[in-house]
Amino acid sequence: MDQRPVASAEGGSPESSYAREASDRAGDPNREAVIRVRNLEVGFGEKIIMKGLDLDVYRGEILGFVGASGMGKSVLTRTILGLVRKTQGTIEVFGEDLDDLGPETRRAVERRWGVLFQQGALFSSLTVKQNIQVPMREYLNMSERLLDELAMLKIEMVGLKADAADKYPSDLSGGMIKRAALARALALDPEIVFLDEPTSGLDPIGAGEFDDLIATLQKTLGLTVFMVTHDLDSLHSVCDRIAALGEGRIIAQGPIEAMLASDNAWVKAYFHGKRARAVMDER
Ligand SMILES: Nc1ncnc2c1ncn2[C@@H]1O[C@H](COP(=O)(O)OP(=O)(O)OP(=O)(O)O)[C@@H](O)[C@H]1O
Repeated sequence: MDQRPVASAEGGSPESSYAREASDRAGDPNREAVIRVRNLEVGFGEKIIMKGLDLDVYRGEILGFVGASGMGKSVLTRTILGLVRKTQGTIEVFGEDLDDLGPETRRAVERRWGVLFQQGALFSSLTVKQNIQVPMREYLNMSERLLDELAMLKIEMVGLKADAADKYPSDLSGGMIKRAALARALALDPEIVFLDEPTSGLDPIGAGEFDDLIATLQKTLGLTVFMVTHDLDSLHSVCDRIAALGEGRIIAQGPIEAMLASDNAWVKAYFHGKRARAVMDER
């Protein structure tokens, strides 16, 4: 059973204060939608994965995106990123309809987001420092010295030791790979970070530490985080809002309280199932 040690709320554990601040942010009426998806349809051949899907992601929030396996969470993420073609609907990022953008403006929008793919997706033939420098080399024109300094800054930011810089992915633990991949996602100081199952494969303590890191970075950098996850601990501890995907559309969304109150059968089973109850009992 994937349960994590939870610090006492007394004296303000990091998790309890994140959750409190998260629920404050979720209630802000002036929030700006940095991602706005409307009437989205995506399919592969005859197979429709989503249809009529609407979703807003607000600036500065951590949105947890859940749904049964194979429902299309990764497909939605990849469609927003422009890696999967939609058949209908609109996707606006930073107020720009992605369909209306020419290559240059599209590149300018892409510079403002970072992505942590499942399993990290680091280049195995490059060191951690070189991996982090890949997007920097693509988008920035700066000296080797500055590139090195920036990469070391990102390494420090994600809690890796300086000596991780010259290591190859095969020399890293699962937790270090996630941190290195996060450092690469942060390479260009993005405003939005997409995280695809960031805590999968980590042990409960490592997963808790990674959640803390995401929450801290969100707060210090003012990031907007779109996080696909199955991790109930992450959903409870760091997410401002949660959106659940089912039957090709969003079947429930809102803060954790809204998910707990949802009448939808899948949402109910997910948030009130045996695993969910164990997480809540811990809290
Ligand atoms: N390139 C593709 N061609 C055809 N079908 C695809 C393609 N990519 C994804 N699919 C299908 O789309 C559906 C949704 O897949 P997706 O990976 O988005 O699910 P998911 O909700 O992220 O699942 P999990 O939680 O297991 O990661 C699946 O049925 C998958 O087989």
